[in-house]
This record gives sequence, C-alpha cells and structure tokens, in this order.
Amino acid sequence: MAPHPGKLKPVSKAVHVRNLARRFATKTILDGVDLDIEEGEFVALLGRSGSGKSTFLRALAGLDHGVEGTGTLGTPESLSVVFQDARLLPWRTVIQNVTLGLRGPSGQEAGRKALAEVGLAGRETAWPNQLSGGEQQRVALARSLVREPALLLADEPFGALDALTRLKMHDLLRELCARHRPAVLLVTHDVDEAISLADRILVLDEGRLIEDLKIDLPTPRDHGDPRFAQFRIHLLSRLGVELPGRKAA
Ligand SMILES: Nc1ncnc2c1ncn2[C@@H]1O[C@H](COP(=O)(O)OP(=O)(O)OP(=O)(O)O)[C@@H](O)[C@H]1O
Repeated sequence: MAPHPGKLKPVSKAVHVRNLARRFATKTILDGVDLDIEEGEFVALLGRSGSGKSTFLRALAGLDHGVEGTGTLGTPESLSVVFQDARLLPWRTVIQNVTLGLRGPSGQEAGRKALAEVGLAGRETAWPNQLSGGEQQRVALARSLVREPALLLADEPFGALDALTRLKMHDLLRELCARHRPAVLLVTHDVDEAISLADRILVLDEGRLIEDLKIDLPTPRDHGDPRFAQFRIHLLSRLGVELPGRKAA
C-alpha cells in the first residue's frame, strides 16, 4: 500500500470514512472501514485490546503520518482530541493550558468560562501538578471544548481514573456535549460507559466494524434498566465475552 496522502478533507458530516485501511509492516490493522458520524452525534467505539481503536482515532485526528494506508477520510477542520493522560504543559498554569493558542481578552474570558463549566472556577492560576488526575482531565476537556470543535475525539479519556471519579466525569461529559453539541467519537474498553453516553456504539474486530448499534434509551441512563442490561449482554457477546447463563438478544 502507498502511504496515505494524509490530507483530511472538510465535509458536511462530522466524519465520513470510506474503505479506510491502515497497516504496520506486514500487519493489517484496519481493513476497509466505512463510517459516517452526523453533526452532534455521540458515537462510542469498542473493541478488544489491539483491535485498532486508537489507530482509527489517530487516523481521524490526522496524527498517523508515516503509517501506511489508503481510503477516503473526511473530518471537520475544527476537531479536538483528548487522551487518557491529560497532556498538560507542566510549566504553564491551568488557564494558560486551556487558552494556549487563543488570543486576547476574549480568549481569556472563554478559558475562564470553560474552566467554570468543568467545575474548576478559581483554579485558573494553579499548576497542573497541584491538581488531581480527575481535575487534570477536566482541564483537558476545557482545553478541547474552548475551541468549540465540531468533532471531539476521545481516546479512553477516563481510563486512568477511579470508578467514582469516572462516573462524575460521565455526567460532566454528557452535560458538556448537550451544551456544545460536538460530534463525539469515544474510544473505550468500558461497555457500561459506552451505553451510558453514546447514541450509537460500534465494535471493531479484525480490522472491520462488526457492529453499529443505536442506543435508544432515555438519558440520563439507568444502569438497572433491563434494556441497558440487554445492550450490555449483546455488546459483550460481540466482544467475545459470554456471561454465564445469559444469551445475547
Ligand atoms: N506505531 C506502531 N507500530 C507498529 N505497530 C503498531 C503501532 N501502533 C499500533 N500498533 C499495533 O497495531 C495494533 C492496534 O493497536 P491500537 O493501539 O490501535 O489498538 P487498540 O484497539 O487501541 O488497543 P488497546 O485497547 O489495547 O489500547 C496493535 O497490534 C499494535 O501493536
């Protein structure tokens, strides 16, 4: 395969992917992936470890220079990426991290507003190492949303957080997305996280999307709802996990 041209075309949909392939040396990781994500749609991507979720996200983010690949890839010009680690600059204050690249008083104001939205009003002049892991991820979310991206790409953003903090971050992300309405692609290992947050859930397996499931539950979602449990059983089975005594729908 020839190296992918690496040019990402602006499109009216938030994501438009056709026949995307990516390989490392002799190993094919993505093998003809097609996907559309509508503006404002929240999509979660599940898959076994090593199935290529991050490779796919990096392709969408335009961060895979030098990786062999082919296919059509369209994303909006304004996109933000959040990773498992907050990736804050330790020599910049919290507000400086959020407003990096923004200019003037309006940038400062937007930064303060974004920090307030993630529950960190008053922490503007703190240094990253004075914040907890969860607070650092809040700063990372503020930094991504202050630019009002049309597409938010999130790679296991809560993977390093404890269970309670993670649940709080789910509520926060849900609120932020309802307010700002970016399209979202959330890569996660956590089936319940995906069902709690997403409008649609994809499963990547052996280089292809083998599942594209609409989650039509009201929000906020009740984990005790029998339909939540049915989605869980079905998705776990698509991931190769059969729960004893349970059959997927
Ligand atoms: N830069 C690279 N060079 C060579 N192989 C790579 C590179 N990046 C990823 N791979 C391989 O590609 C495959 C897919 O990796 P990727 O990180 O996309 O999977 P993933 O589904 O995100 O995994 P996980 O859930 O464990 O994070 C793995 O086998 C990995 O070893």
